[in-house]
Amino acid sequence: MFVKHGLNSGYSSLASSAVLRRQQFLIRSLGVYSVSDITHLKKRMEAVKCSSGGASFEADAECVLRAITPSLDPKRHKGQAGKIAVIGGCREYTGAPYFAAISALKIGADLSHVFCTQGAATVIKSYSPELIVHPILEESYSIIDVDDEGRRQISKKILSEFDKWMERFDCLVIGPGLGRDPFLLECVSKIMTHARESNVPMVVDGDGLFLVTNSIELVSGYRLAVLTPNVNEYKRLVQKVLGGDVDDQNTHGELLSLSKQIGGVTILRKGKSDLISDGEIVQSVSIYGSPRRCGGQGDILSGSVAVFLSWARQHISATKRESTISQTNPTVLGCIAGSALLRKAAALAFKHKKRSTLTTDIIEHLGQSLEAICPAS
Ligand SMILES: NC(=O)C1=CN([C@@H]2O[C@H](COP(=O)(O)OP(=O)(O)OC[C@H]3O[C@@H](n4cnc5c(N)ncnc54)[C@H](O)[C@@H]3O)[C@@H](O)[C@H]2O)[C@@H](O)CC1
Ligand SMILES: Nc1ncnc2c1ncn2[C@@H]1O[C@H](COP(=O)(O)OP(=O)(O)OP(=O)(O)O)[C@@H](O)[C@H]1O
Ligand SMILES: [Mg+2]
Repeated sequence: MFVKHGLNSGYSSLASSAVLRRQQFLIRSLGVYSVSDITHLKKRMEAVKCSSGGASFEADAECVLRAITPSLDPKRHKGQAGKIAVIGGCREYTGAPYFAAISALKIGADLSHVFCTQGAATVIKSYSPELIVHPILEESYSIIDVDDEGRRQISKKILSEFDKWMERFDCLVIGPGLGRDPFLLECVSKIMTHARESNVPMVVDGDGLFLVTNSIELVSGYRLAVLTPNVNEYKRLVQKVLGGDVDDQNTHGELLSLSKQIGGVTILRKGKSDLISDGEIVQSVSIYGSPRRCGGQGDILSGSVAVFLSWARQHISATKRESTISQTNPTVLGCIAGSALLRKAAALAFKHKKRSTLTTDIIEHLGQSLEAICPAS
């Protein structure tokens, strides 16, 4: 099924009937909900559809992008367009945190930090002088001779180093290229707990999802958290939280249940269409992207969602929830915008590079893709 969308696009009768069938299917799959729940659900969905009309769960992503992207006002100072921190980068992975952090800057954030291990820091710095890199994390292999008390001191030091910066950030991205070392993950759990206590939003991806799947209390009930699972990460999350296998016959209902079960955390399930739910609504982004599945596209997405989520929160507080868009959960708006922009950039990169399209090519098209929707001047 191909669903047309966009501010000015109409819906063909074929698309409308398919969309209606999908809506009826969701309502059937929500058998446990009352009539008032469903009315509320429909109203929330209307809010994201913006002015394009039509009964669809396909988000009007261009409308969301236009609404939340801030203008380049000369009165604004450095930092107001967003300060993002990526927590990731270890012995194996240096590309993933770089992709997430540089994507945030390419979209328009003012500052992008990376918190990683010492070894990864030198490499990440050499990719780009634009990133602010903090070599604070430690993996077990680097503290092999340290006793329990020594490890406690190291963990305390890592936390206090991070705390010095934490409240400056508009959003954290936890997990791209983090690795799965137990000592490192224990320190990151503490960082997440502190960030949550200070109400700092977080996007959890990659190995951050491995951590969260095994310690769901880290995000459970935290409405400023976004999880961005790929196919494997989603499967593990469903098995752990819902206690069964992924049900491909009930994708929307399952995503709603999963998000509800984790206390309304927003989940962006990546795939052929990206599906987004905060436990109340389900939105999809199906804009055509690229057939290339090179590694790193999810990292672009996590960095992008962090920026758009921050902009959505600014938009909502500036408009005092008066517009339809500003009545929507900012985490959902951030996911819609991030997903749509990544897909547009991937399509442009593929047009030029075809089979040799790589993540760095997609990053180079983020600016052009946003410019086509929200011109800088
Ligand atoms: N250039 C880089 O530094 C990149 C690093 N990445 C990082 O790599 C780490 C792991 O991410 P992945 O997306 O690879 O993690 P996944 O858990 O999706 O996959 C890990 C590997 O195991 C395989 N696998 C996992 N579950 C499986 C299953 N049930 N059956 C069969 N095979 C299975 C996958 O095919 C994959 O090759 C993350 O920290 C991520 O951020 C990726 O973001 C890609 C780019
Ligand atoms: N089958 C597909 N068809 C079209 N687009 C897809 C498909 N699968 C994923 N995507 C797009 O690619 C983006 C990244 O998803 P992917 O599943 O590759 O993430 P990932 O495995 O976490 O990536 P990474 O390699 O960065 O860890 C998604 O947001 C989605 O828009
Ligand atoms: Mg990933």
